Amino acid sequence: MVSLKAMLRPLITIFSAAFVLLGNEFIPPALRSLFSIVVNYFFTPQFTLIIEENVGLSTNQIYAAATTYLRTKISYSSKLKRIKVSKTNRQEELSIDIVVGEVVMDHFENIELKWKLNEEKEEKKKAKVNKPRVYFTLAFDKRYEKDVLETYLPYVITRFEEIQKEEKEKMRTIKLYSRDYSRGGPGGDWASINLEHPATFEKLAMDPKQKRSLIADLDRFVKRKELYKKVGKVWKRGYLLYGPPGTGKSSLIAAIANYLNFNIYDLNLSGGRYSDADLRRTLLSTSNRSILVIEDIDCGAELEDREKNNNSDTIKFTLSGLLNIIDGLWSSCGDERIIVFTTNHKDKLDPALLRPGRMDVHIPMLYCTMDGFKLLASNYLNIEGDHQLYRQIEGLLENVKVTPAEIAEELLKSDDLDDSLRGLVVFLEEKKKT
Ligand SMILES: Nc1ncnc2c1ncn2[C@@H]1O[C@H](COP(=O)(O)OP(=O)(O)OP(=O)(O)O)[C@@H](O)[C@H]1O
Repeated sequence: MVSLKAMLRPLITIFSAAFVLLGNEFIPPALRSLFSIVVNYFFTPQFTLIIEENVGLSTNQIYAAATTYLRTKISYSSKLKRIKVSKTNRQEELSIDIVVGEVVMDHFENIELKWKLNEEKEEKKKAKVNKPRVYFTLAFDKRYEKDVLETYLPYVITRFEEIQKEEKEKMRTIKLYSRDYSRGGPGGDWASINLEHPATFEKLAMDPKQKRSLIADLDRFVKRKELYKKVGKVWKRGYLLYGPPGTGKSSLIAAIANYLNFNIYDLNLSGGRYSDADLRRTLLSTSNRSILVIEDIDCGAELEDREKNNNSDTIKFTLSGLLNIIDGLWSSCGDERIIVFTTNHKDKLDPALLRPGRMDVHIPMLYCTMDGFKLLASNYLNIEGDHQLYRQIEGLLENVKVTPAEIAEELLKSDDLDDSLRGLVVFLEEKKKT
């Protein structure tokens, strides 16, 4: 919508030209001063903010917010000559975006704001990827400078957060990111796929008390933005999952991601092709509302050994060094972050990792109990209540260390419920002998 002020501007320009032509001596002083007030009102100097895409290595939050916010300002009736349009097979609606060179007008209270996306092709001699610099300009009357900085931009960021939440709710697509070594060297960016893991807390066989307490802990964590801010703590939470292979550590991470609708960043340290600087860059490019997973950290000892090996110029950190990097980065730019470590051998861990405040919650993932088995039987065989073989299975589970993964495997071996359970009994009896 064009404001009254914008409509009257050409008229004032014509009057100004007429005044200049007539000369000051023909115009009464009172009319002159009235006219100068009017001119000032209509032609206050414009002020322009430059909003770059990145701040050093980090993404500029205002830029990201503007990109999303302006989508809501592009209406089909606007005067834009070009817009970007896209749709993935998971989206129900088209998504539209502003393109370089186009101007989007916005109105906030009585301020008229002019957004423009600009591109500056810059020779980046050192960089491997020659990506043009892209930035927004935001122009408005100079006298609104304070309002724009203190009220309008925070409003754009708040709207951005709301829109992001709404969009995530709509799409419910959770991404699983792994580091992509093919892009930009070993510290490279993340490559993602959609996480289609069906794990949920309901389907997970684990100690019911532990499960309830974890869910309550997650609920508390996501609600506590203000509290973390008030006490001056970084809004992050660390979980250590430990237990033998096949007890559901990966499934639990997927269940947490599905429950919170957080993306997962899987940082595989065992590849070992990164330096301190690479890691910093990689970690900086993870987003808020995400889970950083570092699996099998008992290989930390190996990392420490490699640190001592001066022949290697790529490995320059220890696990506790890595945690310091994470703490440092997240304290400056991270919000609503979860970090999950998994290990098969808690006893082998560097004590620095276990000290209070580092991993907030330690979660044991244990061999299968009768309760866990009943849940698996209900998931896999739809058995609700009791079965004649349950007493025998219970007796065996008390004496045999078997993982939920092994039980799940047995339960899948036949379509017939009784056959499956009989097969499981044989399997447990065999295991008991060994
Ligand atoms: N506690 C559990 N509840 C339900 N299913 C489970 C559980 N543990 C394992 N499973 C089943 O076994 C499969 C393998 O488990 P998962 O990969 O989560 O174990 P893990 O502890 O992460 O193993 P690893 O340490 O080898 O990575 C899962 O896909 C799931 O089908």
